[in-house]
Amino acid sequence: MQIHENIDSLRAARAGAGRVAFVPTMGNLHEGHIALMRQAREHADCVIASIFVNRLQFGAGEDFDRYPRTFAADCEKLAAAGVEHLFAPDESVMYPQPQRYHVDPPAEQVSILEGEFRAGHFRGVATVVMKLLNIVRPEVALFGKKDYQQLMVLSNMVRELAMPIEVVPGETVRAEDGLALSSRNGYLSADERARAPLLHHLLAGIRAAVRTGERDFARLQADAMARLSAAGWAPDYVAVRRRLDLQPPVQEDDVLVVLAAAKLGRTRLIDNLEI
Ligand SMILES: Nc1ncnc2c1ncn2[C@@H]1O[C@H](COP(=O)(O)OP(=O)(O)OP(=O)(O)O)[C@@H](O)[C@H]1O
Ligand SMILES: CC(C)(CO)[C@@H](O)C(=O)[O-]
Ligand code: BAL
Repeated sequence: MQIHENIDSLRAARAGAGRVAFVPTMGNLHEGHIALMRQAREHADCVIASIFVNRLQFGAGEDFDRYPRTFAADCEKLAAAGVEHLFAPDESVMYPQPQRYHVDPPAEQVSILEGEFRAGHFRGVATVVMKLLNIVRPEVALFGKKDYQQLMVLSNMVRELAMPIEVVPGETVRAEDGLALSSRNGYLSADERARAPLLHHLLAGIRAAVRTGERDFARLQADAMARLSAAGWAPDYVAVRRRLDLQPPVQEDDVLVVLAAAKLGRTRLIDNLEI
């Protein structure tokens, strides 16, 4: 695997690479990331990954400084997965001067779910992903469904701005006990890690109830929030939404997803299940 720390080097490699599939990450790689790399291989001659912990998408008081950085181990995993090129810029390459131009996702996205609790987050994500896509110029870009709203914001950005890129979603990879793999799981103490699958179990319960005809979403959401609180979590939201735009369902035949975010100790976890 070739590692490129600057844009010119990555672009020179990309020029002769044929059809490219791109998987952007923030590093600290786990099986969820590696599944995306393998899936990328099915779409292209060449897989390019990136590792960049993007300051722009972290709010004040969030975990930018302590976000896990495990570059050597990440490189071994990417090489073992057959990734050809890794773009690993530092901040002086991505942001040589304070970023003045931004991509602003629509208000109806930045005001709900993750957007409501992480002001500026999706602006930071959309801006860095636009910049990464302009640098790599892939035919295909892959994003995980674990970050469901991010996948939607970025799919819409690519479509509405007519970028010549196919966005491919990856299924969420989970631990055996149901917990969605996430770099932030590493923050959990042993006791918190043992309790963490509750988030997935509550979502699975809501999915089962809706599948058998339950339509009182407000009650399902409130029950799950109460159970999280009773188990010592601090929930931000549990929400049944339509997949189309993540707004509350209005019609009987809306296709749904249930999403949640909650803090366990200092660690904020998100998860979702398509219904
Ligand atoms: N469990 C998972 N299954 C599938 N894809 C995943 C999983 N976790 C993350 N991804 C995807 O990997 C890409 C890079 O994500 P990122 O580097 O932020 O990892 P993460 O584990 O989600 O970290 P974080 O703790 O910051 O949420 C994103 O497209 C994300 O949706
Ligand atoms: C897409 C992304 C790499 C942009 O920094 C990040 O939000 C992530 O890892 O999901
Ligand atoms: N959504 C993945 C990156 C982040 O939480 O900032």
